[in-house]
Amino acid sequence: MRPITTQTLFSLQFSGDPQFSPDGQSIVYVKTTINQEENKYQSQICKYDRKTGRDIPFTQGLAQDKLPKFSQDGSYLAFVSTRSGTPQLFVMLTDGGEPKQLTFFKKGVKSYSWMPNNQLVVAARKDDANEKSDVRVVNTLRYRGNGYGFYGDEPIHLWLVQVDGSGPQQITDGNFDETDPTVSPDGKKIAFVSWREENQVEVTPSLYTVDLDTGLIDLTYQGKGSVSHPVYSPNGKWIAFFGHEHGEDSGYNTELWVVSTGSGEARSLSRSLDRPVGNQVGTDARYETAEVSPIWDMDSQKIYFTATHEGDVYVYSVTLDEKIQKETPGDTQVVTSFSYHSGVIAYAKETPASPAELYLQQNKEIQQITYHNTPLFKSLTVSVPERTKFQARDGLEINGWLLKPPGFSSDQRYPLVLEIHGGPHSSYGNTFLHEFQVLANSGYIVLYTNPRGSHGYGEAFVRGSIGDWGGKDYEDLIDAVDAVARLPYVDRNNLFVTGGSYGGYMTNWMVAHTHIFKAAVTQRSICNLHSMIGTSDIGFWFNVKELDGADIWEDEEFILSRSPIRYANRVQTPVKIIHSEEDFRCPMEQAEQWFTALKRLGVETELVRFPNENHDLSRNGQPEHRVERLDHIVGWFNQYLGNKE
Ligand SMILES: CSCC[C@H](NC=O)C(=O)N[C@@H](C)C(=O)O
Repeated sequence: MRPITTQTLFSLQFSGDPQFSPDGQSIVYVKTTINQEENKYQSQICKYDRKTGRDIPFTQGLAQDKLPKFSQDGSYLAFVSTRSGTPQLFVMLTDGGEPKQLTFFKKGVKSYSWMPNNQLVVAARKDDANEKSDVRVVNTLRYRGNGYGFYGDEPIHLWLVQVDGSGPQQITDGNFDETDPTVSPDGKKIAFVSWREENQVEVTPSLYTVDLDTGLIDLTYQGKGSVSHPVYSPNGKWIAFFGHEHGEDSGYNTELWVVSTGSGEARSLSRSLDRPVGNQVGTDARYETAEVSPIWDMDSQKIYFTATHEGDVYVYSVTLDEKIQKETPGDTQVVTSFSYHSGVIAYAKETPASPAELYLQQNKEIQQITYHNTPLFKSLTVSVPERTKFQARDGLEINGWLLKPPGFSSDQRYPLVLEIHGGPHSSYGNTFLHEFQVLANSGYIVLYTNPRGSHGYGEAFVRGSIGDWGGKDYEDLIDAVDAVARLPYVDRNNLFVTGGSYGGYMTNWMVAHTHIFKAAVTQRSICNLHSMIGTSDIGFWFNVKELDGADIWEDEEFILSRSPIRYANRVQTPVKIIHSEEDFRCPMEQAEQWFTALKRLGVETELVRFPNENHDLSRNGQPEHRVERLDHIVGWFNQYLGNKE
């Protein structure tokens, strides 16, 4: 058996986005591997035949092929591929042949949907006509996005393209983005999400419908918060979508909604679940290729969707009369994507001991159908986490996990690393986490918890950090460390801490408020909530929401009082700062401020800058950079391990 190391990353495989063929006999899915020589990810579409069990690659090459979707008659498979540079729409016959490129948008395709007559509707940004100069003239607050870069002047619109390659024909227009098209069963209408308000601080999308005969666009549902992933019911009477009514805010449960295409009446079907739809469990061992939309049963009475519950993600179903049922059994799983066909669910499932593999579930029987990681994992010392619960000082129950080194013995004492997730409205859960396994395999116990502010424990819990960053969320984490440090096998003189994004903010906050940690690594972090308002791609709305409306001109003192930079002169813990130079979410200037402050104050610190990387370095950065990042984390802790009591 071999330990899991930073280099293990190169051998991991990620499967997801299963799609049934219309006859239900085959399933296509996306498999992503890492090409170490090229230092790149490669995604190909594979096809699993349910009768023969044969699993074969369907597309070839070194590019990223993703978002496969069968045409309604099953004769074509469309997918988005980077094989010609930017992500463009391709189509191929399902019985084989060469893929044909259907779109040539300079900035690529965002989303698409099949029409009944073998046409497709595509959401793509119009080519920028004014690219005469490389100077950027900016007139809106939303002019850049982490991981995308600068949006340019042209918004995203809908276009019709034909399988023979003709088109694209533009079908919506205006100075706002329009995405997520869904086609009515008769092919006459397309519903889509649109941001028809320009240049506002807080924008809330709505659902619109375009009539393809007349070109007229109607408002179908006036959004009051978030609206995404609309899907027509097979009988055309409803559109299901994900949304909430709380403005632009990630600190609420997004729910499954339906709107009647006749009366316009809209309601949430999943409110009683009190859980957010979709997968809110983070990991560094997933290569996301698709977001799952709601899936209707053929009778138009039931909808399938995923939701996050206490660190697990299950498939659920809900009827139009709001009866909710958990569909995937077991309690240790993170379903990242799924497809449904006549009573059978095909799903990609991560567990604490493996990145995602595909499963089929029929009549409560489960069959694993891919084993891409199995040979590797049979030769590795994988540690399986134990679920734990803690009581915060105000009595609230906090969930967490302890990951012990392989070969753990309770007679020994182990150093401990506290890992803090970002968001703050995301969560840790029952998935495979490469960084944590590397630490456990290096001899550390890893403690990770879901403090208040995390998703998956109800809306009251997720709102528990609003207006209180560095308050009760901090206490929840410290109370968990206190409890674990009392265990006989934990070396309380060797406690370490790390986290990314909001987890980096909290790491900075911690070293400024306690001296219990031997060393810290702060990643993609925030130290100044005041300057972040103007420099992050989301700062102008996110920071104000997270601090419960606090804004620069009225509440400057409060904002600074919740910023670690104010307390930098209390830091004694050695801090390594890891940051990506193209991070538009928690901009590089945050790391620079923290580094400069700690250096000036004589604290042991080191700044590690990753060029050509953004906020997602740990998840989809260049593979070699990801390995280097992990080496920096483990190396920093090892450097301080054991010495200086
Ligand atoms: C600290 S400000 C922005 C934090 C960011 N939240 C939303 O984008 C965040 O914490 N993201 C998490 C999910 C991360 O990057 O791990």
